[in-house]
Amino acid sequence: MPYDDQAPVLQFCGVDKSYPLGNRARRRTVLKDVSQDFAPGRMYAVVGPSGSGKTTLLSLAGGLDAPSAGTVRFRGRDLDRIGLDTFRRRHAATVFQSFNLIGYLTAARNVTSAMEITGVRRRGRKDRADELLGLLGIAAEDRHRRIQELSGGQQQRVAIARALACEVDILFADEPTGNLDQDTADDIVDILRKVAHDDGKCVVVVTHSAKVAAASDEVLHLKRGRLSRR
Ligand SMILES: Nc1ncnc2c1ncn2[C@@H]1O[C@H](COP(=O)(O)OP(=O)(O)OP(=O)(O)O)[C@@H](O)[C@H]1O
Repeated sequence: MPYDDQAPVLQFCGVDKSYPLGNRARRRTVLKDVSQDFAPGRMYAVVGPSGSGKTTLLSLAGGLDAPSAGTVRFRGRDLDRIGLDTFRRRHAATVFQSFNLIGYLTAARNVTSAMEITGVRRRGRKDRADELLGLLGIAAEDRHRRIQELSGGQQQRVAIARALACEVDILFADEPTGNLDQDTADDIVDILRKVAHDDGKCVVVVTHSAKVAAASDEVLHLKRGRLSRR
């Protein structure tokens, strides 16, 4: 079945997620009957108390795990049918709180290696990495320094450049401003908004920050496994 360009870029349809409790047959239900459409060109914030299932939701949306019931769809196709690996490689990128960069490689090399892994842009990878890092405010002299020599804010910018280099439709970010000072956090939020509004990507951010939520186009609240727009 081909992708349906009219369908939401991402869609949760009656999704439940439960985890086994210890070695018993009982399970803990974390998400209950979650249904939500996500559109391109918009930034969504997922908020809720600790343990409410935000990261779980992100891992299902990003194809890192599968629902216990219901479906997650990309442009009308069930992720299960697309294959979680294929979905992750071609359509979605996640920026983790820990950045998940390779510390001993340079900023530029982290970006080009993502392009190699996902198979995008056989030509001009170095130029594209340079361009993206420049757009994200990494100075020319810092682009060839190792990640471990860069500040937390710089690393977060490189992590976003790395995700954008994969040329995917959806960008997920788990607490993207969690470890940053307020000015740097504000810059990162501006960048994510631009990625949604100027580049037309669907951006989904898990956050505890009221400021990040206020900067988003839509705020989704998770409470006891239920998602609401309130
Ligand atoms: N792999 C797993 N196996 C078992 N239980 C899990 C697993 N992942 C998450 N959980 C449980 O699911 C619940 C929701 O966890 P999750 O990390 O999604 O919450 P969260 O809202 O992101 O929390 P926080 O804001 O503290 O990061 C928690 O009770 C957690 O213990």
